[in-house]
Amino acid sequence: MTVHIGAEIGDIAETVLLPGDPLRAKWAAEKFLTNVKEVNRTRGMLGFTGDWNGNRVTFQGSGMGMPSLSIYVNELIRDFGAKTLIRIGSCGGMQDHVGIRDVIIAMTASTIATPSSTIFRELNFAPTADWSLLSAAAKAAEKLDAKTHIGGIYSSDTFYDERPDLNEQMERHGILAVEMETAELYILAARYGVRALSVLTVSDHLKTGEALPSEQREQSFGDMVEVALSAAFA
Ligand SMILES: O=P(O)(O)O[C@H]1O[C@H](CO)[C@@H](O)[C@H]1O
Ligand SMILES: O=c1cc[nH]c(=O)[nH]1
Repeated sequence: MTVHIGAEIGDIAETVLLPGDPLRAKWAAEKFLTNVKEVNRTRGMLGFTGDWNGNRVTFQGSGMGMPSLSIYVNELIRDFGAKTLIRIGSCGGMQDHVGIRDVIIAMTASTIATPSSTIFRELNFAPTADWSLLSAAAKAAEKLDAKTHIGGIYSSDTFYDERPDLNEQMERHGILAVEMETAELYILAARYGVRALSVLTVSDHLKTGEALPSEQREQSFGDMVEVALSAAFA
């Protein structure tokens, strides 16, 4: 048990899937796992452990933004022994060829800053996905026939953005989508020598203004979860 996760040691699997939304953790656990046990409700940040195809998995909400994710990921790795961490999140499309509900597999994540920026000082560290997870996720997405894009994303500290000029530069440089957690997830995984990946679903589009309602962001992103589970146990 830690300050933010009420689970007993041993209640959390070595493989943890991390939606920002704790209710997406509940939905995914009910839809994909058997023998499900609720392992956390501290602060309402729900966590569930169960079995997927004979493999033990935890779905743990990580909240919105890098500071929140950093708390959960630090405790999951340092206190509960998590070894594979895959974010399953929503994101905003930034390219014309990226559509609503498309799956994004994040090779790397650009940022202005993360909670780790102070330790890197002048270094622009490049947060990078684990290759074994990335390549397995690419294969799983192909098998599922999910419309998928693999490349760089942007991890922002804001949802209500005030820098259209910056978005323009990112679009110009091929950034696929924006979300709010991946860069710090990849940095923490590198620091602790564990595997991390982000598999995302496009819920909004910055250029068209399209946006899915919150219930669909919570309960309808099944392809992304299947890709993440298949990659974790490939
Ligand atoms: O749907 P989740 O996983 O929370 O991810 C995205 O949605 C939230 C903003 O609405 C941010 O956390 C962003 O990264
Ligand atoms: O962080 C996010 C998530 C979804 N859509 C956005 O525009 N930003």
